[in-house]
Amino acid sequence: MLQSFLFSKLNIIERMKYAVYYLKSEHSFDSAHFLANYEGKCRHIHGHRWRVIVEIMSPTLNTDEALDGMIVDFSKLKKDIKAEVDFFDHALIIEKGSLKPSTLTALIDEAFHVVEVDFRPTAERFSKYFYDRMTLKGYQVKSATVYETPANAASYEEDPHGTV
Ligand SMILES: Nc1nc2c(c(=O)[nH]1)N=C([C@H](O)[C@H](O)COP(=O)(O)OP(=O)(O)OP(=O)(O)O)CN2
Ligand SMILES: [Zn+2]
Repeated sequence: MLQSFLFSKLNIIERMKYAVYYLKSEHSFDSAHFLANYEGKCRHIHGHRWRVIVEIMSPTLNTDEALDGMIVDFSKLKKDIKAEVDFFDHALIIEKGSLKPSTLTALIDEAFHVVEVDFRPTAERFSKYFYDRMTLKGYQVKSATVYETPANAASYEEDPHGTV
């Protein structure tokens, strides 16, 4: 009797060790890009409505009055994602070094909103980019997912199997 009671208590404690809460929010941005050296239509400048979904996690919840029972207020998480995403809104995203300097200068001279990135602007690279940005903001990020089209998405996670 006592043995089975202790066993069930230990079982609960063991399960709680791995218990974690998740929170997810998203924001979208519209921008143009192209994939340099791509063999196909994506080598041309084209646009997407990029959808960015960030999932954060925490083993505990706040206990302060206003935030009681929350990892973080959804409105804060949403605002923080929006701030990152808005940087690219209505921009022409260009991988550094992928255009002739004279072309880049001409675009900038036209006062277009040009954003240069030091990675190939694929959904995969953007998922890591947003994962890193949200981590820098202090979130414990589980994953970042970027939809390039309604049917195509990439996600980035670190240690998805919990080996670290
Ligand atoms: N693994 C990846 N593959 C591709 C990426 C990417 O980010 N990761 N990106 C592209 C292009 O940017 C392109 O916009 C995607 O085009 P496509 O798959 O053709 O999507 P559409 O829905 O526009 O396709 P339709 O055939 O026009 O319906 C390519 N690959
Ligand atoms: Zn594209």
